[in-house]
Amino acid sequence: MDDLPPRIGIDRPGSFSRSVFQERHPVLIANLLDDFPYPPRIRARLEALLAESRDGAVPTAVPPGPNAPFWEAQIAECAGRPWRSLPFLWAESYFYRRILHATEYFAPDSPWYGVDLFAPQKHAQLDGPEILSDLDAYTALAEREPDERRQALLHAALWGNQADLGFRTISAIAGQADVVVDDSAAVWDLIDGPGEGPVIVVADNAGREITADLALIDAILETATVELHLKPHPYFVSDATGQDVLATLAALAANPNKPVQALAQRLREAIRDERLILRTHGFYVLPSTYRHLPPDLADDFRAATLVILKGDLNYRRLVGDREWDATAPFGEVVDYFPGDVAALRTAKSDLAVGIPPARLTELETGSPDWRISGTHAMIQVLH
Ligand SMILES: O=P(O)(O)OC[C@H]1O[C@](O)(CO)[C@@H](O)[C@@H]1O
Repeated sequence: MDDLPPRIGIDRPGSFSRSVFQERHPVLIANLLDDFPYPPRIRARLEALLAESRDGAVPTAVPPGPNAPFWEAQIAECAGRPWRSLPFLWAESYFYRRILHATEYFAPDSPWYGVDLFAPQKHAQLDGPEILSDLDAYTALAEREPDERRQALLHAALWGNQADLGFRTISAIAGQADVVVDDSAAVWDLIDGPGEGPVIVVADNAGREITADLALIDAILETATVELHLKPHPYFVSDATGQDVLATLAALAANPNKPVQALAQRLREAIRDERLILRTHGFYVLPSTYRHLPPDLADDFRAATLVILKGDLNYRRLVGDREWDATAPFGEVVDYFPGDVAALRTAKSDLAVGIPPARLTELETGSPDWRISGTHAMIQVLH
């Protein structure tokens, strides 16, 4: 598909994307100021960043850190532009890069160097009652038939995406209303098919989501090897890093349920034997879409049995964060992707594709906020 619709921006009053900057980010910054005893210089930078991102323009300084050439080129293009004129995806990704700069995450001489600014929020979820009840439910799954069990694990990984902490800065989650498109059968056909490469799971959030993802990965490991792709550093509040996976494995090992302890043990062994490989890539923390994959990642995706992209942000990067007609066929929109790909996401931003027209009418009339409420989910597959 060559003719792409316009990018979603953050300039339209009343739009969801604008509310992320005007309503969510102030809460996000307030949470950080609450969680850490930051000295005045860091507090001042965070407050200045918030004000700048709501009403100001992009400065000429390039925020330090990895992917420097990418950001140098981007800033050269965008410096001086008002934030409100920026594409949503770019502006959010740049905002997180600037938060890391403000909190000295990349400053080797600072005591704040490498401190995960979102760790208190992630740990609160990992130690919270919801994960314990998820893991009780996991334990009960042992009683089910194998096919029913793995389908339940796929859906748990899908709905795990509701638990994104950026989303929770403002919205309480109303519940799990509906899987709007469910190509689960195609997911399992590909995993069980003749493909010889690994199944690549591109992770999204830590906490409940990565816990459910790891349980799904354990089921996939029965027939395939797996690569779990993680963020190289904190991003979009709760995105999972290697440290988060290790913390989750420790929480699983400490769970009172024997099947959960056994799950932790199997996963640790799979990592040791490299049947489960943990990887990261600088691309995952950039505002680029999957249309502009770096060649090494494109080669890996091409060779994979299936690439499973988790979450709303990965969906935006796969489809393109644009004003798509929601009935545009998923397969046509993402036909550029180098391999077989499945998107598992709860809808938490304006875009959607691949919705049958009658279903779309039903959703727009019956649940007008279905695109952003996190209560509607989709499993869509290109193969
Ligand atoms: O954790 P997920 O599912 O990628 O969702 C992150 C979501 O956060 C938002 O950026 C808003 O903060 C959504 O628009 C976005 O897609």
